[in-house]
Amino acid sequence: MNKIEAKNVDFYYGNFHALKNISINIPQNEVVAFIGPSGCGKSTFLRLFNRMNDLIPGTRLTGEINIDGKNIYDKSVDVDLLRKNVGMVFQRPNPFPKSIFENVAYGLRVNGIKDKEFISHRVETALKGAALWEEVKNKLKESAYALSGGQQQRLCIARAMAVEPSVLLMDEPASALDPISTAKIEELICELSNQTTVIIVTHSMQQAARVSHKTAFFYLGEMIEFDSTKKIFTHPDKEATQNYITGRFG
Ligand SMILES: Nc1ncnc2c1ncn2[C@@H]1O[C@H](COP(=O)(O)OP(=O)(O)OP(=O)(O)O)[C@@H](O)[C@H]1O
Repeated sequence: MNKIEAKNVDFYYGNFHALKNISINIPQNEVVAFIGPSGCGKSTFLRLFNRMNDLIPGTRLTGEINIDGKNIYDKSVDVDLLRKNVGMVFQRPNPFPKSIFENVAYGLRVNGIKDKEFISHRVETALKGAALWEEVKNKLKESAYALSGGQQQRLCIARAMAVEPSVLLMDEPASALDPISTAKIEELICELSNQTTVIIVTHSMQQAARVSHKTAFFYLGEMIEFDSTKKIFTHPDKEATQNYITGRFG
């Protein structure tokens, strides 16, 4: 079953045509990587799935994006609910100026949940899921800022996962991290796909190859090719993809 279906999507920043006629079907519980040279539209496309680009004035979208068969740009859609269902992790860890516990509990509280036991249990589960529990279980009341960059990013993943989104968008989530933290995040991404559909933008082809089931290659606002990660990295159909993965440009 397709979790996400984009149909003939065009996107504009003012007069600039940033995404050109993109259609893609993303199956449930798969990890999909978006790769391509800088400025080709990967992040722009990613941000359409939780309507983050709505916040940028002068932008325009045509086409359709369906999640669970419903057009998320339909007038009837509650954008707050959409963002609860479609979580996001950014390039730089961005914990709130709160304790470790409160960072993870935040989304639950915003959703009106008050049951302390429920919240504690969910925070623990999310921190375990983000492979951070053992490192923080004795200092949950300490500031999130006291954590290392890699721990902060895993905290942000726990924060996103605490409200049990069915889609998780990750925009270069490991680009600011050291190799050990990166390896932990990659391991996590593979595990997350048991519970959620993950889309990850990455500049690292090795990372795309390690974590994703499918890969989409973007170039100059177009999606050139979308296929199983193995095929994209071994015998892609398009010459542009071949040139990119062999390092001839980008
Ligand atoms: N807020 C904005 N206003 C105007 N143009 C923008 C805006 N954000 C992105 N763009 C333009 O849209 C194009 C696609 O940008 P986008 O950030 O989606 O590319 P990307 O492939 O994710 O790049 P990178 O790999 O460098 O992050 C670029 O030409 C960029 O300059």
